[in-house]
Amino acid sequence: MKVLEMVKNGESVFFTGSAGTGKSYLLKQIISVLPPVSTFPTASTGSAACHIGGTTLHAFAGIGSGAAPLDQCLSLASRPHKAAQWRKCRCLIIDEISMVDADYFDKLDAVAKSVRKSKKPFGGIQLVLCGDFLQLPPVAKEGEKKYCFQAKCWKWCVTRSVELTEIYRQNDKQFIALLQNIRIGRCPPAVTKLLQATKHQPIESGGIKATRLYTHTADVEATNRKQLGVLKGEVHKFPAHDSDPGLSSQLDNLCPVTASLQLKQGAQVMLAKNIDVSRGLVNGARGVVIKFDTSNRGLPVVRFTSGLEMTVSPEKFLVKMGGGVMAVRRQLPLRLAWAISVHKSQGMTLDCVEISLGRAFEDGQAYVALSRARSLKTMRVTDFQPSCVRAHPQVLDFYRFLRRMRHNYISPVS
Ligand SMILES: Nc1ncnc2c1ncn2[C@@H]1O[C@H](COP(=O)(O)OP(=O)(O)OP(=O)(O)O)[C@@H](O)[C@H]1O
Repeated sequence: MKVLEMVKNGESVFFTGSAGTGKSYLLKQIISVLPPVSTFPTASTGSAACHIGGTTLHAFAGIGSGAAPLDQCLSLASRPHKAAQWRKCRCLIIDEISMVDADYFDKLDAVAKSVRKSKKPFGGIQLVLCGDFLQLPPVAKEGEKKYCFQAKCWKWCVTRSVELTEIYRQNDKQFIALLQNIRIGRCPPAVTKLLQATKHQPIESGGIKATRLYTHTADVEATNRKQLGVLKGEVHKFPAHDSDPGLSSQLDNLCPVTASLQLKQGAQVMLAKNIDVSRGLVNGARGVVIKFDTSNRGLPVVRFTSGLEMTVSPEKFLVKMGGGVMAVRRQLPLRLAWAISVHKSQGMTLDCVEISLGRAFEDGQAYVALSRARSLKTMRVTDFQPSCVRAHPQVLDFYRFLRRMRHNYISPVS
């Protein structure tokens, strides 16, 4: 049985798979067939949530960070508008589940049971959980991080676990095999050699410079600001139009585009939304601003890696909840692309990427960074050392356990 049918049959499903196996693609299909009024698409991060037209799991749950004692979480979730939402929800979708903390997930289970007055797992809400635990982990509070599958309620809440096995992002077999090694924390000498050989590889063309992937956010902001400053020429400012200015700070958190975008001719940019998949205009597609169209509101004209030149117009970024639109930001679907953080890149496909892993500090971070590239020929790793490749032993155990439970483990699926 395919995942979509399992979901239609009301099962609570966790589906996983390597980077690029189409988890997000499948999730969007699932969302499109479920009744919008009672389906709540959420994700652990704002940009992943916006990508599926939902909100963050934290915004849905209404229990703050979840760090407060359970009693306080229960009273927060019992506020009328939050309780109404919990009661209305029949299917809760959580994307990027790898970044959801186990204790937080257990609290959500307790809150759902209490608000919905039901002893069933998650108060009877169907769960659709999606993600790869070998990618980015939850942010650790004090001490050891606890993955969502380590939550006490996980085994009661998740009735089916499915792995997607076909990789769509890359088609080079050697690169796929390399990534599969990195994913499980292995870095044999042949892998090190292949990655180190990319160090001086020319990947730039048509004025499009490589996007540098950093492990630390501060480096990203500094690099983009500095590089824009270095460009000669006039600054063109593009303010966003928000449906409700009172929600602008929430939109800043949830949308992949900023309230104010500054561009110059020569600015390195990337798309922040799928515009036209058939023409390669997808989230993460790289380009350079070649001019501003004076006959068309001064909008930027971007040349993409494919050679396509296009005037980029504002798009709507919707943040939805329970079928209703909560807020809308109208903004150019562009962001500066000299640099981006590994964290923000999770879920993206990047055309031309330079990766710095010298300061990688997280399990799965090197895998997320490297697996954004389409091929070894379109990436450059500047400072690769095998020590940056890490997979958490408990995650590896969890995946071994899933594989042993063959009856619950279906593969391949689409
Ligand atoms: N069934 C499919 N047929 C054709 N192309 C697909 C299919 N599924 C995914 N793709 C394409 O493969 C690429 C990767 O897909 P997607 O982002 O959904 O993978 P993912 O598993 O969510 O990756 P990640 O774990 O890195 O977020 C995208 O360009 C997507 O359009």
